[in-house]
Amino acid sequence: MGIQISPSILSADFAHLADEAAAVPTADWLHVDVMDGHFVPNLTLGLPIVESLLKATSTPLDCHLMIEDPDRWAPAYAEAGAGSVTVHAKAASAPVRTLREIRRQGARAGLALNPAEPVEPYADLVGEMDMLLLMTVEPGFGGQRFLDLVLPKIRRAREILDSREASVWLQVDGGVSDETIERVAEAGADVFVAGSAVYGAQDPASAVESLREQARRASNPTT
Ligand SMILES: O=C(CO)[C@@H](O)[C@H](O)COP(=O)(O)O
Repeated sequence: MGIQISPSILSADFAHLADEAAAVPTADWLHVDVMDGHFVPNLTLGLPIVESLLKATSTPLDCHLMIEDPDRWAPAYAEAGAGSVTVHAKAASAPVRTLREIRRQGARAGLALNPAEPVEPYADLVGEMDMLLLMTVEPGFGGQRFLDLVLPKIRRAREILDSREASVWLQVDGGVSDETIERVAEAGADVFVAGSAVYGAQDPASAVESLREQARRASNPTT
């Protein structure tokens, strides 16, 4: 699939979400941060807004659930039509069942790990997921500084996925920008969430293309 860019609407203008989606026509995904004020100390949006967004854009939605009890709620996002639904390993009490249910409802299933959570305990779950999301900030807010300490884990995750020949995308989320994307791509990530670097730019569409180009060059330095 190659490099993919998923602009996070957390940094967009929530009063004009349809326009904000239209502002990034070449994005591969729109990253939708669902936060419940419990799993993370911030409250954003839920299923009704996702349903409205699905009607307003043809860009597939990459829903990142930062909520308690994702086992209960995740399948509904998949059923509504999200292209990808990601749950946090720490929040899910039955991650295998939930990932299977997301797939059964027709979406790609993602598992997310916070910066301090190791990847090794989840190595045997790679067959159950379509995407592994490694947070490169503590979840909850946009505009935070990228945590370099996650880079070795990104490399480790890439090794695990490659050694198992798993066609699982490796997504990174938090602090991805022109300054950081090259080293994240070199470490082996292939799906990049970027909020402030896209929606804080004068021209969000160009920002998407600039990030994509830098990641492409860094992941394939001979081209
Ligand atoms: O999930 C989150 C934050 O919890 C992210 O999706 C942020 O929205 C990314 O924003 P930037 O760090 O790129 O500004």
